[in-house]
Amino acid sequence: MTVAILGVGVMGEALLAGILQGGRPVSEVLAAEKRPERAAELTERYGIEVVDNAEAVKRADTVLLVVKPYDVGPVLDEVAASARPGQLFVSLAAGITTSFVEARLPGGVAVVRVMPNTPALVGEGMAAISPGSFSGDEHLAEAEDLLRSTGRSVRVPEKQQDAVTAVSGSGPAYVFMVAEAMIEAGVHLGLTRVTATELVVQTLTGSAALLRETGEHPTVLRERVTSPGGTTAAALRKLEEGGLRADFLVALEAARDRSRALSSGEPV
Ligand SMILES: NC(=O)C1=CN([C@@H]2O[C@H](COP(=O)(O)OP(=O)(O)OC[C@H]3O[C@@H](n4cnc5c(N)ncnc54)[C@H](OP(=O)(O)O)[C@@H]3O)[C@@H](O)[C@H]2O)C=CC1
Ligand SMILES: O=C(O)[C@@H]1CCC=N1
Repeated sequence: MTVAILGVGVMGEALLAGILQGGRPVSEVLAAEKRPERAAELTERYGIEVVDNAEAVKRADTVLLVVKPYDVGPVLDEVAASARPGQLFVSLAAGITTSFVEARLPGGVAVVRVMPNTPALVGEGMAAISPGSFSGDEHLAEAEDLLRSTGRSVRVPEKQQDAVTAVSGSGPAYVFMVAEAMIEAGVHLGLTRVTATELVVQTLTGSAALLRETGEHPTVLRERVTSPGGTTAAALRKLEEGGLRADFLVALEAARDRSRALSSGEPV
């Protein structure tokens, strides 16, 4: 069974690495990339064959679409004549609906939509999967199988994908911004940047592990850190005054709205 990845940038490479790590032989994976120097880099790094989009689709049983949302339409127009009934197309592009993809491919091609995130690069990704009009359980299972070594996945109705994109698709960027802000604050308090970075990275990693391993609600874990009249309460009060929670609501609404706009082909 051959898998083709169209667009091997940040996300495509995370998937490629995960698929190979999951034990699929490199002879069963094809890549399609625009720039010859990127193609050469991928062949050197993974031993993978890089071909053009149409050939990749011709030879593949499953096609992963990992180009930018505004490139999905042109790429589908380029490959539609090479697609055939019985194939599975898995789109990972933010905002692009299964009906958008289905409308550009021959009837009988199954389409699944996935919203992944970049921790997939280290096997800690979170992906949400939705079926299109012509895909069944076997197609969702195939997508899950491909994603298995990149982290976790859940099934959601497609109408929830814009919200998923706002929460877990873009989510790593919010966490990295918190990391940046905490490191800079530590430097402001007189720590070296190296020490501040180590403190923050391990604090985030440890807190995430605590959340996962205890299964406790974040409120309970936060309360355990917050001693009456102590340092944490003083800091949290400032974050509440700054409107952190409301900011997250507004920010995630903006991400959801942007995801919706991408599906209507709104330009960058
Ligand atoms: N990055 C993220 O955190 C996430 C991204 N996504 C989705 O994944 C998709 C890819 O995003 P990301 O990896 O960040 O973007 P990148 O720009 O890193 O990757 C896109 C890749 O597609 C290549 N490409 C562009 N046009 C074509 C073409 N016609 N044929 C073949 N390859 C082409 C690009 O090459 P070149 O550089 O030469 O243009 C690039 O290597 C997007 O749709 C995004 O919404 C989803 C969830 C998370
Ligand atoms: O910013 C974006 O549009 C993509 C989708 C989710 C994360 N990155």
